[in-house]
Amino acid sequence: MIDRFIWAASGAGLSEHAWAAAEESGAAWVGNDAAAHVSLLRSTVREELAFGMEQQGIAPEIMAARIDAAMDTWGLRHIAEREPSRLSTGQTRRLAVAAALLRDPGSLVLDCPTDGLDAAAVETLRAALAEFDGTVTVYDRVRTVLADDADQEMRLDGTDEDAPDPVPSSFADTAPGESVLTMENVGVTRGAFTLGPVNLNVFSGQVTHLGGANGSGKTTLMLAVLGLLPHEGTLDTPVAGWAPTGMDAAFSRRTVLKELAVGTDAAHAEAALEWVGLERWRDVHPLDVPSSPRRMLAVAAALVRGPGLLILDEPTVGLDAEGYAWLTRVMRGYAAGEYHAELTSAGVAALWNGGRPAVLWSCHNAAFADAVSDRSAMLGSLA
Ligand SMILES: Nc1ncnc2c1ncn2[C@@H]1O[C@H](COP(=O)(O)OP(=O)(O)OP(=O)(O)O)[C@@H](O)[C@H]1O
Repeated sequence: MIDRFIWAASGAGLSEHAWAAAEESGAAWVGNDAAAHVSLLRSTVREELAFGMEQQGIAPEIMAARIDAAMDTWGLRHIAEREPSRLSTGQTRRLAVAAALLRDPGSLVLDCPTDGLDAAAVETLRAALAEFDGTVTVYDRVRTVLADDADQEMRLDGTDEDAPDPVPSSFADTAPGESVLTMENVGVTRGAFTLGPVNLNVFSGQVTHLGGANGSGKTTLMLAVLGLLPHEGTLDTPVAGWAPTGMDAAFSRRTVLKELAVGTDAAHAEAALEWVGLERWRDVHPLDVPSSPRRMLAVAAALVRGPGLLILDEPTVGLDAEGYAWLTRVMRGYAAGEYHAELTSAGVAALWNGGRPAVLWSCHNAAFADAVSDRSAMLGSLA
């Protein structure tokens, strides 16, 4: 059972609060960055699951039985021998939550626990929390299904206010223009994982949602489109702009404006800063910007040069309700050619001059994805 669902807008200190609450109470804690929980001291998922229990001195046969059960519950068995730092986003969170529960803690603090989880994993989490014998506190920036399971829902400042639902009403679909990205029988191999054959077109003027379960290969496919992984089959794409899910490691400059100028110039950076509405953060260090506008920066850095294809990998991670509204406006506006018009009026060149551009993005919030996308393509059904 979840005792409390506590929410706040980005920048209010939610994650700090969650961390401090866990530290004070001695609760097991899984933060919003699940990858930070991977110990890097163990070489397989199975060993990583054992790590916390080893510190507790639990007998090997009890550990083995608990790990076995956890791998089935969390869908980790097929990746049991894989390196824990080489998992998909959702697999990493499954591992982090499963490892925390295996230590059999008396209480649990979870910060944005549904980030990156697919629908099946969210249901697994709900069932695990319903069974958990102890206090559970969940923190988030927006309303998730976990709020429905909580005894009490409150804002971080203590006011009795429900978390905002970030899903807008549906947009009318835009008619497709020509194909901007074409894939025919595309196959990609990444370590032990093989993807494909994938057949997919992404059309000019449209926002195309790439769906699929955790580990189905959405990021892998995006990396192939970007030319960062080799592929088989036919893949025709313009130079694309890309915002990865794990954004912090990608920032390399001391201010937001300078970050936007990486690979381009001040004129483009100014145009993007204004179009996305990040002027307030212009001279701030990217890592000092709260999570929601920091995600906006990552998206802005992907679109700054005006590519024909904008690829956003789980761009809702880190967003608050205002950020969801912002992302909606930016994705719809970008596909409609509004940013290209902005570049034209600023007198600067765009990377792509072939008509309206396209957006390809991934997200596990099906209601939000349906509302803002023109089309959805599910990996696993694209062969
Ligand atoms: N760096 C890596 N090296 C080898 N294999 C990897 C690496 N990263 C991910 N994989 C594996 O590739 C497969 C596809 O992962 P990918 O990240 O593309 O999935 P995804 O659909 O984006 O998942 P999610 O919804 O969890 O983000 C997974 O089985 C994963 O374990």
